[in-house]
Amino acid sequence: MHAAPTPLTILIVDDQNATRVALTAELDRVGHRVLEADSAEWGLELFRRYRPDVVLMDVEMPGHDGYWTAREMRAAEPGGWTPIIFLSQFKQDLDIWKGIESGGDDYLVKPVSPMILHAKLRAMQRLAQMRHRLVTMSEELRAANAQLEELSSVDALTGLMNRRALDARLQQELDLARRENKPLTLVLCDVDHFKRYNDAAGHVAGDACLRRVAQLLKETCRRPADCAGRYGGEEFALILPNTPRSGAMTYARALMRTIELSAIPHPDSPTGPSITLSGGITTCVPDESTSVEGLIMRADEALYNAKSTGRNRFFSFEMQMDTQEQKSAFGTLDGGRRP
Ligand SMILES: Nc1nc2c(ncn2[C@@H]2O[C@H](COP(=O)(O)OP(=O)(O)OP(=O)(O)O)[C@@H](O)[C@H]2O)c(=O)[nH]1
Repeated sequence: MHAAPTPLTILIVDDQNATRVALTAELDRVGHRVLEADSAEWGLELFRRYRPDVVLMDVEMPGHDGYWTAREMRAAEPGGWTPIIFLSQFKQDLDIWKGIESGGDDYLVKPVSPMILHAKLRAMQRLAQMRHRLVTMSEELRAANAQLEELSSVDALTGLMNRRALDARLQQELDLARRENKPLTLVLCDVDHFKRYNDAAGHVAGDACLRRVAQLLKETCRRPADCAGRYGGEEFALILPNTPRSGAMTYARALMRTIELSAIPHPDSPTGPSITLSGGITTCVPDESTSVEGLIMRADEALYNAKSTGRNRFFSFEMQMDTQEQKSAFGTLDGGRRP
């Protein structure tokens, strides 16, 4: 008889004293550590307390049976897996099926043959080791992916700059504009009623829609210094260096026109049959007190204003203009007295 390669902690749950004594003697002999329980409840308690490597479990016990205990053990180790081998007097197909269904991994018929017992323990140990390697590998993979994502500057869905890169770029442009005393514009825009889009067309179509919007935003960045990025979810940002209020408004008009002409169908928008955007614009010649956070906050407040006043429009606090001028000069654009 070969001993198991490494000593295991094995929990035996069996109300029959004779079975426990025989199994314990055999397992002790080859160096395993044995925990014994004479009832389902005590077995469950020892399982929770000591987290054994393997459980040998009687099927028939007074009170709760082995199937119940196995289900409780599985529930007590979410994400974990302790091999459970059932012990039974009978070897009916139904018994085996019930055992596996309730979370068991194998079946041994009593009286247990020592040779088969050790063989099964080794098999279970091998499985447990493989599973452990797999769990470790997938954790390492998850950590590596998170790190890659962190290091990356590209949004995986749209290919635009991601938020991290946008923040860095905005800081650079802010510093430059401050040094050169030039205006800087930040636009935050958001697809209108995008939840309804997802709900009606599904997430895959929603993703495709975001990719299309991203492409259009990229195309509107004609000047080399302009850049578009995905700020998060269905929100995009545009950084327009050396762009004064009037230029920002012209840009927003062109963007709205591009979106309108592209006529990307929206399956369930109260605004119209096609995708629309709302945007918040902020423009300033930065001084010492201007910060990236401040700019984003201001553009976000302007975006909120555009949303709450009907959507499908761009708004800028700096360009507050009366409604008349807005209507005559810029169609649906809100704000925009030329400086
Ligand atoms: N398909 C898809 N959906 C996304 C993604 N990121 C965010 N969303 C969805 O965008 C929706 C945004 O919903 P809300 O914030 O309620 O905004 P909204 O429905 O566009 O409404 P308004 O902005 O007020 O016009 C949510 O349903 C998000 O699940 C993405 O990467 N892909």
